[in-house]
Amino acid sequence: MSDVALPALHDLLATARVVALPLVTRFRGIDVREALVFEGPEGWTEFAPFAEYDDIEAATWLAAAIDFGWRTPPSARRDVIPVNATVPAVDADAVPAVLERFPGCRTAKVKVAASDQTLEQDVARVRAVRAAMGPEGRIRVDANGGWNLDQAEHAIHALAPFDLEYVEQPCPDVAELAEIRTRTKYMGIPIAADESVRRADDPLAVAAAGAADLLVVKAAPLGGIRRALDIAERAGLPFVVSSALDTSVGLAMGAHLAAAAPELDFDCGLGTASLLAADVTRDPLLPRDGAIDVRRIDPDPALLDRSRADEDRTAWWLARLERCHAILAEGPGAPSGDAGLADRTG
Ligand SMILES: O=C(O)CCC(=O)c1ccccc1C(=O)O
Ligand SMILES: [Mg+2]
Repeated sequence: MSDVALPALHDLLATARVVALPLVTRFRGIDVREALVFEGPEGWTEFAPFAEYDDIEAATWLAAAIDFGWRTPPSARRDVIPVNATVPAVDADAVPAVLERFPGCRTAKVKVAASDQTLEQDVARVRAVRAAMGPEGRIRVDANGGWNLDQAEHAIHALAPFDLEYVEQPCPDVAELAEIRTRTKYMGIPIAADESVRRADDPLAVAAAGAADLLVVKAAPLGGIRRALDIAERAGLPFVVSSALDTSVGLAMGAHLAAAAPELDFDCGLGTASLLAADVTRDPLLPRDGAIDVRRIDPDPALLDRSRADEDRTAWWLARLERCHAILAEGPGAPSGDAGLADRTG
């Protein structure tokens, strides 16, 4: 943590609430999104690293949550943020119903390379998205590192006719990204790095290796808004701001990151409240006219009660919070996390 003393654990626990929010459609292998929200002097904030992430990786998400709750965000350069529709790995015939949840979005990000699906299913899904959005729509795909080099080359060829804005994390590691970028350069489709930024020991390595044309930048896994902006600036690449399937409290952190970015060249992956069947506020950060607002969210006590996680899961999250707090209390020099992609579901 930089520039603000670590709050005491009891200050975090005083307002901590654990929620379990059902998803509209299965996404990255889960049907329910769990999150811990708590209130700092600046407002409500969120700690929601995915369940399988280890404590070292999760501690960085806690640093981000504390930063957002305890420090005023950097000044906003805009008050609405254009967002993309996020299309999970659904069957092609389910695509129109997904896109309807993202009114006014001119860009769609389509999940591909899911481990239980074929390239034919990916092609059919992207074709359905192109048909729904028309020729002016922008389509990017996200493989979450699900392809090896040859699969990636084959898949990018198969998807190129649908006119891709970029391909996000086609392969798991930096060397493969560099190689696939070289192999597909003649097609003119940019390669974006996501897991190679947010789950790497060195988030700048992918840029230093010239392995990506742009970066996906997320506030929570990178340790907060300022750290994410700093990484993006030092990488010197264009970037897309995205989220991690957060509640509206967590999406507000992403919206404040996007608001502070000097340049916003791409529609942001911050429309994901539309994938939740429940949220913690009656006025969620849902896309309207293709954009979300830049504002903080105060959860509604009745909705926190309604989505309350069960006793076991609540105890699990509170214990995780305590362990991650202890890691931050040790300060910098704590051992760093796994460099690789522990799992490829992102
Ligand atoms: O960028 C978006 O459209 C939504 C966010 C998203 O895709 C995502 C959400 C949770 C975990 C991983 C990812 C990802 O970008 O890989
Ligand atoms: Mg991604």
